[in-house]
Amino acid sequence: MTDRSATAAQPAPTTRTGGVRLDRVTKRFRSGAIGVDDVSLAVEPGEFVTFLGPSGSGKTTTLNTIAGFAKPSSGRIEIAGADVTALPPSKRNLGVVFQNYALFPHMTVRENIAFGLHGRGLSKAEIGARIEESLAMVRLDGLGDRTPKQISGGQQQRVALARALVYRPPVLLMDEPLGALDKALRDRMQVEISRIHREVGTTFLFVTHDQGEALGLSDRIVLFDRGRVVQVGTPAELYERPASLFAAEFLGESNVFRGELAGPGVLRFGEQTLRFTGDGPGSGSAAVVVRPERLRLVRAADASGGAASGVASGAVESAARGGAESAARGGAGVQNRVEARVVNIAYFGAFRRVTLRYADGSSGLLHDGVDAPAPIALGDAVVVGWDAEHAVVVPAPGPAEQAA
Ligand SMILES: Nc1ncnc2c1ncn2[C@@H]1O[C@H](COP(=O)(O)OP(=O)(O)OP(=O)(O)O)[C@@H](O)[C@H]1O
Repeated sequence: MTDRSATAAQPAPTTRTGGVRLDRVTKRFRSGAIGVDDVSLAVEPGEFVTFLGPSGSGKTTTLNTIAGFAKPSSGRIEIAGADVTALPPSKRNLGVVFQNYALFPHMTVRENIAFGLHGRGLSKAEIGARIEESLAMVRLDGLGDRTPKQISGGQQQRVALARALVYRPPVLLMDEPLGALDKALRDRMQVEISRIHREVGTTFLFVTHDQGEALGLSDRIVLFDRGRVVQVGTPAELYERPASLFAAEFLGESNVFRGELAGPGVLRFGEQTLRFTGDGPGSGSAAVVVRPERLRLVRAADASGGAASGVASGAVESAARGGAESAARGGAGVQNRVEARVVNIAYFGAFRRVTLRYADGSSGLLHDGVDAPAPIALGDAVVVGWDAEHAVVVPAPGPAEQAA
């Protein structure tokens, strides 16, 4: 993931290019399938916006309607203030980078980048200057005379980026551009793409199904599900305040406590009362969502003690009485406490990833510090806790509503 904070002090680019506006765009294919379902969206000039969602959720089709590769069945698309809905791709003046970036193998890097510049009324000197500028932008100066075969996969992706940026398009569209690269290279390219975005000031629209990429790169994320936009927000907004169970479960990992709302900020989970802050559904079935790093181990209890039955009963106090109280890890003040059974522990270097089973049979996760005073073991009955401000409530149909 990129570290945007490390570069926050850098000056913003002087010019920010065109915004993009989608107004009730729907794309229905001839087969009857709906690729995009009534999507409205406003992307600010110079923004880095990521389309995120599972396979088939409509990310690429939405990008294709912006590029002009797919004609919307209804709705309107504006780029830099102009209605482009009826324009062919070539008239939209957009930069496009795909996962399969298809460089011409027999041409040099420089020729690949120059290819689309010819016939645009630019002088030879101007073309030369633009190519060198683009090569420098993607940090490939010195490699302009090589052919694609003579450079690495990551460098080829940079050439594709340079080729798209050399036009100085107001908007750059990227569809899974890092999908073909290995993890280490993807991480490095994310940092590069962030830097380039800051330097050029171009609006970037980026498609990915990789939540890490979306969180690390974007000013805002547009989350898609079944052709619809289900949430738009900054990475922190989507991660900290998911608006639905789908958003919570697609972006990051969660502990999900399903129950019934019992007044403002209160959810009944089995026999327990869980508190949360912020808005949510007023009544009915709902779920409290807590991220693994917000969950604290309040009490590690000996597995051989009575805590094991306490998990099944759902009464926190029984765990405290029955099990040997072996550790309190700063959870003394937490407002919410729930019993759990440790069903798996995986060492992740910076933390241990502890899989928990709750009284209702659902699973959850806790990140336990590697230097925690009393390590917990597989099979332990424990009590975990969290503060109300770290819990989000989302609508979650109960069994009766699901069956209906
Ligand atoms: N040319 C097409 N003809 C018919 N249906 C299509 C066509 N292209 C896409 N679809 C359908 O539209 C829906 C959205 O597809 P789309 O490719 O936009 O999803 P996506 O989120 O980009 O998925 P992925 O991450 O797998 O690329 C899917 O149900 C898909 O099957």
